Amino acid sequence: MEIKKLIDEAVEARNKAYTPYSKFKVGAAVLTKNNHVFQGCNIENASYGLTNCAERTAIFKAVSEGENAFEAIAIVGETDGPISPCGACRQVIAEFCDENTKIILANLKGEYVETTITELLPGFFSSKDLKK
Ligand SMILES: O=c1ccn([C@H]2C[C@H](O)[C@@H](CO)O2)c(=O)[nH]1
Ligand SMILES: [Zn+2]
Repeated sequence: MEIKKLIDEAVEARNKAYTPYSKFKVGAAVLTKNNHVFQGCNIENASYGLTNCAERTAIFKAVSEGENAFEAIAIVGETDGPISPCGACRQVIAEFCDENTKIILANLKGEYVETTITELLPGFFSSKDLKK
């Protein structure tokens, strides 16, 4: 699947964002190695800290359907430059994406950059740190 098509999936998902507090809508889409797409949006809460970001929604949807090997993930928001995922999402992305996973950060103007998890979160905590 083309990068632009995955961004379109993220843009579509963004329309479902539940953002009565920030009004800042974000969409995400993951492409699994089995060629399935899972969309996600941000879901806010009156208890603000319980908000789930769009990329975590998409990842959790995929994993809960038995798909945890990702080819690519696209994230889009109405930002000046490409959107920048929060620290919590970077750590969750690190759990399920390897160095080959394309992480695409986009905005509504059609601008995007392709990056990797080590660029986004150098030295991330991983399961190999749990082994002694
Ligand atoms: O990459 C990002 C950045 C922010 N948000 C959400 C969280 C919150 O609902 C709103 C404002 O921070 O945007 C995401 O979903 N993904
Ligand atoms: Zn986040």
